[in-house]
Amino acid sequence: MAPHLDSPPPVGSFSNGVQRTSSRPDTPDFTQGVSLPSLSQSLETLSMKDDFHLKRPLVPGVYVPTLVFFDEETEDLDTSAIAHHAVQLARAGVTGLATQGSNGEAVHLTHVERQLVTFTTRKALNEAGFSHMPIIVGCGSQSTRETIEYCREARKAGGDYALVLPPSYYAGMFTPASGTIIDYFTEVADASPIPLIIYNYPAAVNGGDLSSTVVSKLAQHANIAGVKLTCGNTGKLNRVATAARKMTKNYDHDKPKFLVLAGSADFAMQSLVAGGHGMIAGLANVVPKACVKIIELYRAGRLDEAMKLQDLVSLGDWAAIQGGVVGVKAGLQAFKGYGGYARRPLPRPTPEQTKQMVDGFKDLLIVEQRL
Ligand SMILES: N[C@@H](CC=O)C(=O)O
Repeated sequence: MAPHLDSPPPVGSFSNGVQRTSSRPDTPDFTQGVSLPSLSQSLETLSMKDDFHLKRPLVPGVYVPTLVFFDEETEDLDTSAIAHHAVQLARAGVTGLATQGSNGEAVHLTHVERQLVTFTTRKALNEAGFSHMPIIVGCGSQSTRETIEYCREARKAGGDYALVLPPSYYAGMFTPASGTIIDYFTEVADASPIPLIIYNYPAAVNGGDLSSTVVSKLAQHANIAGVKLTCGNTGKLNRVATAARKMTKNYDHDKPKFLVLAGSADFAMQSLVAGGHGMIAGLANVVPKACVKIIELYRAGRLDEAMKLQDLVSLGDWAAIQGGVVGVKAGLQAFKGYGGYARRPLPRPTPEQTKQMVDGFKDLLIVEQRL
């Protein structure tokens, strides 16, 4: 569905006309018959298929931490919208998807629901011809034991990589000398059936900010494949990228052993200059092509154009950062006709907030539509 750029819908109207459980006209119903009760059988079927075991390398590019969608009244998962969104993003040219990132409301989902979201995404991608596309799955939890459990469940559901936040609840008891965070990531990486991506997002974990020293040390683990730096610290990103480069013989920037990703679109180009490989960025839910284009322009040496686009992306990302998942959903709903609401207790946006999102994204959406 084309964005309604010339006439944004009336403020507050986005709750109307949301398609929930039926498939979109341009997206086959990939999830037919998949529901929570039938999930375990579906997982068996999926794991018996060869393509589930294909290796999907983590290559430079744009990864989208996908939104998760719910029925507006019941708050049950809307698997049709989840499948539709995944396929739309794949068709827009992104490199991979990440379920249960911060935009995927992982903390609002049960273990089984998380598997259903990842399974639905895998199935939709496979059936739309994107079986090569990797899926990263948010797996961080408060205990080492549960994090490993999430990694195993992610693998079963079709996930290729596990995005792992450091634990935060008892963070006050960690000390640099105890090595707790290093131990945590090492133990999870040792046990996980899929490689880890370290997730450094201080705002989400009680202010805990992993240093370049810690990330560079963890990068040497054979089952740790990358880092998402949402901290926005490009000095740190540069140090980590340099360390990762130095630890690899015959380093190939297109096939790095350790992927260093910007965690927000507002410093995408800055991170490329600093030696990064791309981004995992929530804004790409709304403007995937613009995010991809920044990397293409940068790689082609068209730096002025890349910077101009980055200027717009940074402004749009400011709206996304301020609105969080509630705002990004409101933006998607306003411009693409689906998105709906986050699960309670997150609030529904006020008409003013919706207008703020629409205004914040508008210029960027005009560019997105032209790409
Ligand atoms: N701003 C971030 C939030 C979480 O990492 C993003 O774009 O994904």
